This record gives sequence, structure tokens and C-alpha cells, in this order.
Amino acid sequence: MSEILIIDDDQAICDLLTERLSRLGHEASCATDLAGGLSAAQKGSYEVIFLDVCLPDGNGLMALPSLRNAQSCPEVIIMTGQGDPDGAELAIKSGAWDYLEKGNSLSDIPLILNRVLQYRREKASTRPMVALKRPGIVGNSPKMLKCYDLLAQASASEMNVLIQGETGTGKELFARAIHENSSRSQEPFVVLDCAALPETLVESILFGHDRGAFTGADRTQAGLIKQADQGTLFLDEVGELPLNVQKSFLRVLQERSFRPVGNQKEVKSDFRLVAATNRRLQDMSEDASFRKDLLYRLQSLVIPLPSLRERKDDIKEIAVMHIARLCERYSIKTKGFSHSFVDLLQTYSWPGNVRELINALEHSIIAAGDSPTLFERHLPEAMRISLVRASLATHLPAPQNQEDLPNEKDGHLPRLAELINSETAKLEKWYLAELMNRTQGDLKQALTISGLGRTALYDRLKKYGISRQGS
Ligand SMILES: Nc1ncnc2c1ncn2[C@@H]1O[C@H](COP(=O)(O)OP(=O)(O)OP(=O)(O)O)[C@@H](O)[C@H]1O
Repeated sequence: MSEILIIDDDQAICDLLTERLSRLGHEASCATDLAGGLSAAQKGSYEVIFLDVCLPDGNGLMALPSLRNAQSCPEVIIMTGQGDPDGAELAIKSGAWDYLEKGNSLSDIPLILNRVLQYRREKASTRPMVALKRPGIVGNSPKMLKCYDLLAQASASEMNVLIQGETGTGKELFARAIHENSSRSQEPFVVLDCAALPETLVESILFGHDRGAFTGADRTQAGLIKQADQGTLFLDEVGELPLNVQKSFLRVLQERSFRPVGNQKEVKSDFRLVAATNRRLQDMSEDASFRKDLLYRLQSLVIPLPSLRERKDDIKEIAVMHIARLCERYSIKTKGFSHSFVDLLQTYSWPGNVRELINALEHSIIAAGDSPTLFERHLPEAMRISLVRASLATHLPAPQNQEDLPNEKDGHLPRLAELINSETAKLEKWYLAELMNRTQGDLKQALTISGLGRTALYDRLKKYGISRQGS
């Protein structure tokens, strides 16, 4: 028995399919819109999903990558009312198992299901025995384990892969790992940074040029696409690819051939494509700043890399590896670190992800000088200040409940000025004590955070009898 999900807004189709599937011994669940379907797919352990294209809250095809990325990595069978050969082609290229026309092909369902389930059983029993190479990639949190599964799938296939993630989450590292683990590992890995393409030279960089093709072209030069022949082409920051280049690149992806600038002859290149982005390409395709047809082709398999704050359990392990690497680079003995140092690393939100963590570690190693251990005071000041600010903000005693509000005097409201003075004094006293506590008496930090001048801070500490230890 297999668990199967049906995403279709037509209740009659849901009922019909559920009945057929249960007769075949499977357990079917239904969702009547995309949001419900996506949420069910994330929670359940479905082997197969039947997906309608036109749903009340969106196009089913656009959700295909997210559905395939669900924990159980289900196969998706597209169902649609209209026979649409282009849509069918796109669906298959986007990683769907099959494309069915409602009505005509519903009788084929038992056969198709048999094939899918047999394929999944065989795939499970022939999991590669060779260990996956993860050069420089650290982390065993559940989110990363899922990424390793996708990395293995990507490496064993020739599918176009789209790696999504915030800056510094390891997109390039993963792209290299896909190449290293693939059958193309002995061939070139060519990186094209789409954000750094000078507009006038884009075509020549990508497709190459012949001698004399333009002023300054004094010799024939192969473009990056040709250089990636037999190997892997990595399009970094693919969301930055100019629209006119998206069009020519789409053609290259379809034909695997192109014309160098100044040459009439088509040149072939057999490359495997991996792309990466920190932008929401889906949204960009909605406002026409990224071509939908190119997006479909790029995302046959999507690897969504988690941010560092979503996998705080990995921070210590990553820190250990990079401290060792950095100390080796500086030719010094590997430093250790205190508990509180790791605690702070795990509290911070890391907008720059692993890259920012590495920079903070490098800063700490230099700041520690001869000390064999890293302490929190070795971390960059800006980071410590941001941590203190964040914790102060979360502790601000805003009067939210009736009990927090000031007491009335003998049943009468106090004069407003009196009330403001007494509440301000309470708040000031609390703030200064917290400030001294959290900065551990570091006056420079306390001045930066509070925005007070030196004399104003000293006067207030004296007024409320607060020591630099916060008591
Ligand atoms: N899981 C990881 N374990 C250890 N180091 C990592 C990991 N992920 C990333 N790094 C390190 O973080 C740095 C940034 O990684 P990388 O350049 O691959 O990120 P990116 O997502 O491509 O960044 P950007 O979007 O800014 O180009 C590199 O030094 C890389 O070695």
C-alpha cells in the first residue's frame, strides 16, 4: 500500500480517483488548492502526487519543484483538462513523472502507478554504496541531511539543478560538490558569475568570439559555454542574467549549440547546468524580470539551502573546522573556545550566514593574539553590540497588561507630569542596570548602545547608584 496525494479543485475528480486508488490498495488524501496541497506534501509521506494545473490559488506546474522537494521526495503526475503539448513538455522537463489528460487517460492510472512505484522500489534498493563526497561541507542537522539527499540525487543524474539560498549559505560549495560526485568530475567546472557580466561583453564571454569580430578581438577566444564542454557550467547569481541573454541562453539549453560572436557556424557544447540564486525567481518571473520558460528549465531539481540561523546546531561544528583552517593559514596553533563564545555564536542571527561566521572567527583569532582560547570579547564589536541591542529590545518592559500600568493615587489619576517622571525614572534605572550587565561594564560599548555621552552616562549611573557591574 502506498500513500498518494491528489491536488485538484474538482471534488468529483478527487472522489473518483480516491475510489480507484483505494480499489488498487492505496491510501489517497485530497487537497483542493495549492496551499493545502503543499502543506499536506510537507507533512505526509506520499510516494506519488496527482497534481492539477489550474488551481484556484495558482498554477500547479510552478509548485512542482516544492512538491518534489517534500521530505518523501514524491513523484508527481500532472493532470489537466486541456490537451496542451507545450505544457506537457514543460511538466516533464520540470521533473514530473507523467502528464495525463483528465477523462481520456484516467484508465491508464493503474499501469502508470505500477511503473512509478516499481521505479521507486528499485531506486531505494540501489542507493549508491559509495560515500558522497562533501568537500568542505559541514553540518548534520536534519535540514542539511535533506540537502545531502538532494545532492546525491543531483550527482547521480544529468538534471538541471537550481540551488537556492541566502548569501553565504554554501551555494557554490554545493555546486562544486555536485560536479565532484558526478560522472563529469574529471572534466572542467566552469563558473559564470552572472552579477559580474559587463553588458558589452556578455555575448562574447558566454559564446566566445572569432578574431576580428569586434574592435580589440585580436584572437579567436572560446566562451565559457564551450569551456564547460563535457563538464559542468555553474551559473552563479542566475537572477542577475540580463533579459536579452536569458533568451539566448534558453536556446543554448534547448539545443546545446550556439554561434560565437562573428561566426556563422554553430558550435556544440555538452555541458551539465547547475545554477544558483539568492533571489525569489518565482516572483521575478511573475513580474517578467525573469523568463518563466527559462525558470522551468533551470529548476528540474531544486536544492534549497537553509540559512545558518535555521540550523544553529551546526554552528559549533562549522566553527571547529574553520578555526582549524584559519589557524593553519596563519601558521599558529589551533585555538580552542569558551562555552560562552559558542553560546553567542548560536544566539546571533547571521544575516551573512557561513561567510559571516568565518569572518567573525578570523576576527576573533586575530583579536585573541597569543591567547589559546577564544572568548566572546574577541568577537567583532559590531556583532556584540547587535546581540546586546537585540536582547535589550526583547527585554524592554512595555506595559501590556493592566497590572503593568501605574497605580491610581487614592482612586484618582495622578498628574501626567508626575506619572511621566516616576515611570521614566523606573525605566531609566532598569535600562542602565541591564546595560551594565549586558556589556559587562564595558563603557565604550555602553556608550555606543545607549547613545549617551560619557558625562550623561556617568551622571545617571551615579544618580541611580548603579555600579559598572549593573548592581
Ligand atoms: N556547510 C558548510 N560547511 C562549512 N563551510 C561552509 C558551508 N557552507 C558554506 N561554507 C563556507 O562559507 C563560505 C561561503 O560559501 P559559498 O561561497 O559557497 O556561499 P554562496 O551561497 O555561494 O554565497 P554567495 O551567494 O554570496 O555567492 C565559503 O568559505 C564556504 O567554504
